[in-house]
Amino acid sequence: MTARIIDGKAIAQEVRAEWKIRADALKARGITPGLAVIIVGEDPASKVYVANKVKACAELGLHSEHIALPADTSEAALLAKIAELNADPKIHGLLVQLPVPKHIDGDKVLNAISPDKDVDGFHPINVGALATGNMRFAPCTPYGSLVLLQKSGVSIEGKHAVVVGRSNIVGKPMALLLLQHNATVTICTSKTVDLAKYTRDADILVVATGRPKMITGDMIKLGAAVIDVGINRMADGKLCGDVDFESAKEVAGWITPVPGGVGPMTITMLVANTVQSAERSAGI
Ligand SMILES: Nc1nc2c(c(=O)[nH]1)N[C@@H](CN(C=O)c1ccc(C(=O)N[C@@H](CCC(=O)O)C(=O)O)cc1)CN2
Repeated sequence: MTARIIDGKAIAQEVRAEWKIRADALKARGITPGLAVIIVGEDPASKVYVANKVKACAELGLHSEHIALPADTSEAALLAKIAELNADPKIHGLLVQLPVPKHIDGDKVLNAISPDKDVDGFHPINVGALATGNMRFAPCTPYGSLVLLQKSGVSIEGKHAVVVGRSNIVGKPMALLLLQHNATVTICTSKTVDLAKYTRDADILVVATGRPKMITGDMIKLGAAVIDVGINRMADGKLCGDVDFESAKEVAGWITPVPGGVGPMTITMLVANTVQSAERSAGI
């Protein structure tokens, strides 16, 4: 079997077009959805992601503010900036690009963002809402992964979904989203004994471990849908995922490439969450 390649770039364009219609409808009522993105420091990858977020907003005609703060910004100054943007009516979505420098407490920062503007879905109130099935903002990477499955025609209900990785940003919310769509969900970690026993039983396998090519074809069930969330830069400068694409594509039914799979959906779902936040604030 050779897997169908899930084209994240193409699906991201399709989804953006759908959300542009909703953004245009808001603008016709005099409301322009607005996103503020704060970045602290000079991390090169983070700078690219933030620039792409601002670009995506421009593509959909959204208002955006890019706040670049120096690496030595104090925690208090960052919290003051967040408080200012929490109170700004032009801003419907607000995020701080992660990671933040070591001298800043990341949890304090995430807790300071208004849950009503938390388009990353990282605030404990929004995490709790997702866990109790009352989703307000789903974290963008797992939300994008879910939409990739849906748009690719992969059925989720009743299927065994295995998520490898338990981060707050990807693994845990991914498991909750799949559970909400009536999958039977198993969460594995790097400590799982006989990991392949679980991955080989997965109809849907989502991998977010940060370990390059750790899932190989022999660990995958024939015909499974494989979502690779990993982005690892190798010594030769090339990117690869947490799944060994070459061996996996011979066994899987569907697979996301890296780059060009989940990554483009992350920013698309951020824009979607921002438009949805603006709709909510307008009572729609
Ligand atoms: N506040 C947040 N910080 C971070 C998040 C997040 O969702 N919110 N996620 C990641 C970074 N990220 C978005 O912020 C992100 C990562 C990767 C991509 C992407 O499009 N990847 C491309 C490859 C890009 C490359 O060449 O490096 C792909 O996979 O095709 C988009 C967004 C951590 N921080």
